Amino acid sequence: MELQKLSNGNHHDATVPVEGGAPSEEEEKFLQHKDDASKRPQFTDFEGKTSFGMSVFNLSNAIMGSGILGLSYAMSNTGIVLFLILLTCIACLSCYSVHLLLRSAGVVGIRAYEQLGFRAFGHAGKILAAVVITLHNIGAMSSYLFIVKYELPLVIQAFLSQTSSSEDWFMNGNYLIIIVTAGIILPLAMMKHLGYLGYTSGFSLSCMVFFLSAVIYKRFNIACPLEVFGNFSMNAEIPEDTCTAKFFTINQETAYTIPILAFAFVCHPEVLPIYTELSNPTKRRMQNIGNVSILGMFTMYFFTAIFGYLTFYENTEAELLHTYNKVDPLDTLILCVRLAVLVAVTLTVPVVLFPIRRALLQLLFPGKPFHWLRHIAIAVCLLFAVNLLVILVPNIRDIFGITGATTAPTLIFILPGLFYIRIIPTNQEPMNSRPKIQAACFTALGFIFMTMSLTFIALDWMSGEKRSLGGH
Ligand SMILES: NC(=O)C[C@H](N)C(=O)O
Repeated sequence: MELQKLSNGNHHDATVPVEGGAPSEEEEKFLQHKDDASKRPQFTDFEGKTSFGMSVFNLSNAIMGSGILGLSYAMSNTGIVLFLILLTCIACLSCYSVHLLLRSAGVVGIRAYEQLGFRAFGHAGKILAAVVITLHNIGAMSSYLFIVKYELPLVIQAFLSQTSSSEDWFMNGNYLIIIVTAGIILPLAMMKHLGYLGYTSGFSLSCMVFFLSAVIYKRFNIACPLEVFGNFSMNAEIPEDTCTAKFFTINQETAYTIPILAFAFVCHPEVLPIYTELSNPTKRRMQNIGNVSILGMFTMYFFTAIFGYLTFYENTEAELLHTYNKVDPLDTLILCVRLAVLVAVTLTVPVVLFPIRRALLQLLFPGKPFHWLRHIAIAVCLLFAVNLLVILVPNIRDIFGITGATTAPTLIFILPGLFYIRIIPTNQEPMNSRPKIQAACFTALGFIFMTMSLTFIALDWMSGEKRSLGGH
């Protein structure tokens, strides 16, 4: 009944049902402004002050994460042209998905992924959205802390000019992630608004630009075939095409390309929180923020992938940093690059934490006003749980493989498409209208990607060759 009214109702209708019966304060304010809303979508759920530029930094930082490290590997399994086609497709689909979310949020009047879930499918929809966001973002946060756990001791070791690890506490990844969490991540996660993280996001992005510059520089500096550091080097039986770039190739690992790319472009849980804090918020402005960020990251992803691939060709590993490590673990530039990547992913953790906290607040304390204790306690619990996960589970990468193959397509394709179909009133856009049919195809594409990825992972596992999913 409630859903019926929602999907058929007009969004200017003051009887639009709200969660829990009575309208919450923020929804009441929105309804009072329904006359303005007839002119253009007007949000009063929160009055944001974050500028366009800061929002671009935050969204770009949310997009850019460990996913970037798996792209050269993806390119080595598809060839340059197929990779570029797939990268372009996923980037465009990602922009379209942002459009679907923004349109739906404009109708609902509250810029929260979970609220869209509620409007579309009632409580089940809200819980589904919150659970998927929580699982995905915990996966992303863990993958970032995994990088810290395994890379930071190696960086410290190299700065101390040691070639083997020692028993010292500062070489122990577990202690190091606790220190980094308590000293850097937690204070940032305690910020009241995501907008305040714009500066650290800008810094994180500049670290990634440095990473890209080094990848480009190294392309002209490392000879192929690789002179592997340490006890053995490539012998004379190097296959002829080891150092030739492929434009188009398909092999068993090509199947991992879509999950790797989909994961690399996920930023959708962060889109609505960033929209909420945007000053002068209009759909167009926020869509532009999405487009600029996705285009910027598309460019960075492409250049990182191609220069990484053109350095190592067939030898590119699932994690680009490891491949550099094989050449010369003590190279100062590569050391600085690894440090820069560490800083970048560390500064991304708080940005990715915000949507989980929002999802949990919506689930556990709906309609409650902001409270510092809740705000901080949730951040502490989340970081504690993620630290525990990263410390206790030795091989978490396969778990990420599954979550990456399921939650990433769900967040980008399936949920935005379904929400759009259910939320946009049928008297504005009938079910057989072009936008709704497009949204339905988009959802179907998400299911196809998910099934494909899971099938290939299952086949891979059954054949006994466990492989990790690139950036996860
Ligand atoms: N924000 C995320 O969920 C993942 C991010 N796109 C990454 O590449 O790491």
